[in-house]
Amino acid sequence: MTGALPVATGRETAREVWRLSRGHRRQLVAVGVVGIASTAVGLVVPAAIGWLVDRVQAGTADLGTVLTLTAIMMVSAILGAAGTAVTIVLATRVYHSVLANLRERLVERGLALPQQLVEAAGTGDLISRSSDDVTAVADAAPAVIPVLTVTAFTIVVSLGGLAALEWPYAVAFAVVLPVYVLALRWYLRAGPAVYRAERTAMSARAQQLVESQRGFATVLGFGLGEQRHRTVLTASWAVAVQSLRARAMQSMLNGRLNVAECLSLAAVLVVGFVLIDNGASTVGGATTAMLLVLRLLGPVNQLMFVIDTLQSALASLSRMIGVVTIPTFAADETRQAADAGAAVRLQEVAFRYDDGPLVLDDITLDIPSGHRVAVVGASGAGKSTLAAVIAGIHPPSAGTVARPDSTAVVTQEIHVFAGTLRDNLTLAVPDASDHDLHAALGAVGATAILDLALDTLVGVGGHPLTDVQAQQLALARLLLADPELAILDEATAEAGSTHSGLLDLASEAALTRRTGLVIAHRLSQAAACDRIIVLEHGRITETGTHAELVAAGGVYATAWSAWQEGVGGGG
Ligand SMILES: Nc1ncnc2c1ncn2[C@@H]1O[C@H](COP(=O)(O)OP(=O)(O)OP(=O)(O)O)[C@@H](O)[C@H]1O
Repeated sequence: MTGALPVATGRETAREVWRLSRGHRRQLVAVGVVGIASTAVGLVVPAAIGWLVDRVQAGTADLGTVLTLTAIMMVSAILGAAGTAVTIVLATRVYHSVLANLRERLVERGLALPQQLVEAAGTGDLISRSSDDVTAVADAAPAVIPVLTVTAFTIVVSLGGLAALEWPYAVAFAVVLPVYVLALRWYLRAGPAVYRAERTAMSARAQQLVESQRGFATVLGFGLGEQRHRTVLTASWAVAVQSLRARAMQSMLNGRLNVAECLSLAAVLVVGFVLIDNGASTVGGATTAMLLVLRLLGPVNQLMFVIDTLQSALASLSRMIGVVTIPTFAADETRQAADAGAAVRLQEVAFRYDDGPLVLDDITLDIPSGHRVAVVGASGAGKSTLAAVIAGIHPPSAGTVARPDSTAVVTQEIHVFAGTLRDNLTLAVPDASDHDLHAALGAVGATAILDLALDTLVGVGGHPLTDVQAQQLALARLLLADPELAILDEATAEAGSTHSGLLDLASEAALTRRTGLVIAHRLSQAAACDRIIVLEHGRITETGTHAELVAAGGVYATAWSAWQEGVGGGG
């Protein structure tokens, strides 16, 4: 793992969230209108109590007044609560829609990221961003949304109410506000780093777990269980330490909040005393002011507490947006030659993994539309890398690559997804009929799979498929996707074996009527192609038809006679 995926800055995060909420502006206006109205209705209660205090003091309050006020307060409380509930529901809907949009874009972008970038960061990083981080942002909703919406509106409306009552009350509270602001600033300055460290530790733990699981066979084979256990333990301990640091910060915030709360109540009490003493306010007025401040303290304190969750959610959000805003491969796009239709054109292509040596060097290759080219070469010659560069999985380090828009690849690592056979096939074409699925399986000669019902569960825990069947399934999927260019970099099958024959038939079906690039692990595949190129140490050293290369007596001719001996021996 050499470099983590990028994390968006605050400005980038805000810009992206604003962009993602573009379709929800009307709902946002509704949140504002209903929020302000319901908070304003809530002002009736402190005003009514203050008015009642003055009537009681003046001795003019009777039972009728008290009952009327009580009824008014009850109605306003009910209206206020209903309005707040509607505000929260509306805001929550917007939040989740925006999050769903973001998640879709994250998956879309994550799947299209250059493989090198993901490998350099470690797959755990991407997995953690699309799982832990999405969960953190989604889980924050019930805590954050009610408080954020209520607090924002309560602060604005209550400060307005205090000012309308007697401006010194508003000033008294405003004077103490900096104490809250200072507490918040301290927290915001120290918090993100602590939460980021917590999330990074979680990513590292996820990475260690993924690696241990992926390399399960190696871990068992080399007796590395104890060592992996220790590595995961260390990573988990780092998460525990970072989580403790985050919780300690929260406790320190509590202390600062208590001081601010005490100061704001004292300030309004003192101002109330002075105003009453000078005849500028009544006891009822001071009561209303105290109630308004008390009403403010709750949401402000809650805001401070959810800032904890908010910080954590923001840290996760910036990590998600960091992936979403990774530029699409501009370099790759600029290197793309003009649209090649269904043809493939490589011009002086070079490729290296990270800072490693050149794996492909000066590759110029033309595959006309509908033609089939085989790539052969020794292990490590760069065949799979060339396939990946042509497929657009790796952008070239130099040169240009032009390929058809619709390109499908079957690689050596075939994954059978946990689900039904139908799920595995319709991945490529969601609306394919059962008839289409059967036809595709029939075309690749997957008779054993055809014997199974399409609802048969396969993949982890399902009906086991042999390697050959998994390969046939992948080729049937390619047939259904019907791409203009098919790139086959399949696993090797023993020369001359039944498997080899079956796979040759399946590949043949998959390549019919389209442009094809075959990484020919079986030379029987190469012989059936229009042209063959031989790759040695990342460079093309021979090119021609099968007959031409056999006649030339070079590397291909030697390999071909060895293969034929293998077929003879094996068959
Ligand atoms: N992800 C990677 N990171 C770094 N180096 C790599 C990576 N994948 C392949 N290589 C190196 O690139 C070179 C070419 O590998 P590649 O897999 O393309 O060869 P190949 O001809 O397909 O071999 P094989 O027939 O064994 O699959 C090798 O030296 C290999 O070690």
